Amino acid sequence: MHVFRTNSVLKYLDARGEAGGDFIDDDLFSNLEPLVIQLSVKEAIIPTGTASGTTERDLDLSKLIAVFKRCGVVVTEHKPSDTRTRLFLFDYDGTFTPIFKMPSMALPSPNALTALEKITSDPNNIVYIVSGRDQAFLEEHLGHFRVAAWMNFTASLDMGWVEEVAEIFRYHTERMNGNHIEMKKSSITWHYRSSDPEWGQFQCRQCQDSLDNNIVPKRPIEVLVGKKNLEVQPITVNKGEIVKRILYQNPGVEFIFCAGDDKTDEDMFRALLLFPPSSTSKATMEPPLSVTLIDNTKEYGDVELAVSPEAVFTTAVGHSSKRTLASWHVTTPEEVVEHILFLVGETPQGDEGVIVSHCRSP
Ligand SMILES: O=P(O)(O)OC[C@H]1O[C@H](O[C@H]2O[C@H](CO)[C@@H](O)[C@H](O)[C@H]2O)[C@H](O)[C@@H](O)[C@@H]1O
Repeated sequence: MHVFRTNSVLKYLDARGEAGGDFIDDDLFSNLEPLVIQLSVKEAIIPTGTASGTTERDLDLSKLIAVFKRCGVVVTEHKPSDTRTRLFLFDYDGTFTPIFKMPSMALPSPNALTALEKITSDPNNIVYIVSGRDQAFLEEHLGHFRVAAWMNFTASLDMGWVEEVAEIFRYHTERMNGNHIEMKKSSITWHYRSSDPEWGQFQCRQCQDSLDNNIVPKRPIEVLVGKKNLEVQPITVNKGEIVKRILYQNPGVEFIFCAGDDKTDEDMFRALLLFPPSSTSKATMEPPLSVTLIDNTKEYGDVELAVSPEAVFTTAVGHSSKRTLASWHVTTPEEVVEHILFLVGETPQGDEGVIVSHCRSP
């Protein structure tokens, strides 16, 4: 018998690894004992700990183990020593931290830092923060973690359009209060969160029209409408292209978790629609633009991906009514962090809440 515990529900598989069933039990596992006797269980295999050590969850599991031992069942603890490579792709603002009035206030919480520290310390995890933020900000607050190396997509690109865009942004900045321009290494963002909402929205539309009519047709850039901001960036810095590049360079990953809250994150979710509906087969990937455009001195071929459809977890952060290409959803950034902590066997500090994910698609 293989036993799994999810909150108060116990699931078990039979000796051949086929589903036996599940049932609700209390903290003392009172319903387990009669079941063990009825099924004449000889051995129980229980997943405990994480690959790197024991967890608080194990203390609770000790009660479960005691029940089995009382019934004369041999207990085998199974630590996840698997060497599967996992890919984690996190957006930052609105996903890893809540949205704040000023960008400088959106700092990672202690739980978020613990989650990132744990997840990056496992050499089988490849972790990327795929963010519209500037490298300097991310480096200051997250740079000490073993996140995958910075990728500068702008080194070989023409960034001559930045001043033309800044001029249009400045025109609108001067027409209202409570707004500012954020200059970044690979993009430029105009924020109007603290402006009058209606006037801000109006200026935003005007500004977008101006960019679309005067600059977009002649430059390799795109205009992104964000949360109370307008952002302009080179086409190849698109988050979907970045995810394709990461995947193309890491075709052996067998698990993918990707979370985001904004429109730009939908490009990541789209890039991870790797399989035709109801396909169970492996996917093949052509070399993406973000690989061929950045280094066109080499020949690139297709790669076969190791990941299977059920191991791709795209997760939208926000209200459940939100339109998204993600397969899963959580409501707040805190839940994203709790999920990561749960995956590494940690309990969030200052919150005893139950973790719930909602699957959007069948
Ligand atoms: O790709 P992301 O990590 O989601 O970054 C997108 C933009 O996030 C930041 O702006 C947003 O968050 C701010 C802090 O909560 C908020 O004040 C602002 O209104 C939001 O638009 C960041 O400042 C931008 O540079 C990013 O492009």
